Amino acid sequence: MVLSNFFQPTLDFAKQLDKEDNLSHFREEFYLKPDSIYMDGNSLGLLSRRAERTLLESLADWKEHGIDGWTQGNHPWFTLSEKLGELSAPLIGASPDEVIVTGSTTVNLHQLVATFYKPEGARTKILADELTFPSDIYALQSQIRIHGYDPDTHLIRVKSRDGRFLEEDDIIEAMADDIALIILPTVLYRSGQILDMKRLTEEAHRRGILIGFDGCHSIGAIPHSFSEWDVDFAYWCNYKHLNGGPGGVGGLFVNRKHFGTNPGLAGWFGSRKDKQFDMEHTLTPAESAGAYQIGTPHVLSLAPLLGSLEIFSEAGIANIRQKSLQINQYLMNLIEHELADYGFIIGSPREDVRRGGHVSLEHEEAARICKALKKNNVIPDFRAPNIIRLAPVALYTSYAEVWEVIQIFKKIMAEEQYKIFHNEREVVA
Ligand SMILES: Cc1ncc(COP(=O)(O)O)c(C=O)c1O
Ligand SMILES: Nc1c(O)cccc1C(=O)C[C@H](N)C(=O)O
Repeated sequence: MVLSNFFQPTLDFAKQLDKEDNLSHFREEFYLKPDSIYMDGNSLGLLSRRAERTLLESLADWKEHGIDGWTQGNHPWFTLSEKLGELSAPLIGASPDEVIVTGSTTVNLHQLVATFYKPEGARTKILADELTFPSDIYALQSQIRIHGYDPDTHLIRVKSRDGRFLEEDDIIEAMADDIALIILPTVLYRSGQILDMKRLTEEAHRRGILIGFDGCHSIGAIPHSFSEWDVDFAYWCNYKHLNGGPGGVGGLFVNRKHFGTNPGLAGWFGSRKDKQFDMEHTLTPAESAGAYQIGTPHVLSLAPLLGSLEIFSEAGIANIRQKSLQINQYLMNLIEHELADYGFIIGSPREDVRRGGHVSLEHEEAARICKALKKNNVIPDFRAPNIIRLAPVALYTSYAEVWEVIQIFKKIMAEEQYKIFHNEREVVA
């Protein structure tokens, strides 16, 4: 159905969309609270029964096998990062050996920059953007310092024209002769804009520059073709759209053409599996993305992802994307129809190809509107100074819930319920 042609702002219409939703049965797999509506899966995805099961199975392996859990049991720990890499590979469009589940977003970024940032001659700078998540910027600044350069001169941040979006043309224009490496988000964490990764990679390579992407806000929400686009590397977390659990282990992709590049930050889990326990003082790195692991994986934070990725493999990322686009479009239609009088601005791209898995809503009272939503059992998140992010998640959000969220919004605005709160952010969201 093309929603823009058929949209109706009624609960009946929402229920009809739920009936037509061929992913709706996955909703039962998640722990949803009956009295609240969760719209924050873009920040922390919910627990599924399958993720819980694989975590409990891993605990049982520990109980049963002790040290032998590394090689025996339900999910042997020694190869779990590789196995999860294999299961994640279809989500990012890579071969299984190009992906490893290890570290965390920020740690993996450090690893990849330590590996691939090789300032030489006039090429000494890193190109990023001014809308990027702060942790990435801190990591890049520190890596630049380690190389003896000043981040003020060596970290170039492409400017946004409007504070919401980045123009690919502006990024390409900034790909100058002194840039050694480019780090960009796949999807911007505030506006949800998708960058044209294929085009940016082509343009970077045309100029002899390596390029890597932060996939935190896209993995599990949109399909990727990292191998086909020839992206050099990428890194992400598994706790947002992939529902791997708070602080869950992250992931990284290294294009196979770079296999054999020595890890910038080496550790024994980067060894070839058959050599690791030889305990030699000369590292023999794995001939795969596994080479970029550092130390012992956090097994109990890997385990839930096994169950979660099973769900993604059954649902299929193309189907997930299709529903995600439709339900986000539905949300935006409702916002325009029902909230037109209340001064909201949709701060996400309207075109499907440029929008990820969430919608960003701007309002000068956003912080306290968010608090009023929570008081009404709707869970969004707030990003200063004026953004409410709403993520209807393909696997567990219903159209009827989205309809209800907007009715609650409308009531909060009409009754000015938000005015009893301070317009300041909470600690986290
Ligand atoms: C785009 C992006 N990059 C980096 C991070 C940092 O991730 P972590 O704290 O897991 O290293 C986050 C989330 O916190 C993020 O959304
Ligand atoms: N990583 C987080 C954390 O450790 C605590 C609270 C929230 C987060 C997040 O992931 C925030 C998220 N990356 C964002 O887009 O704002």
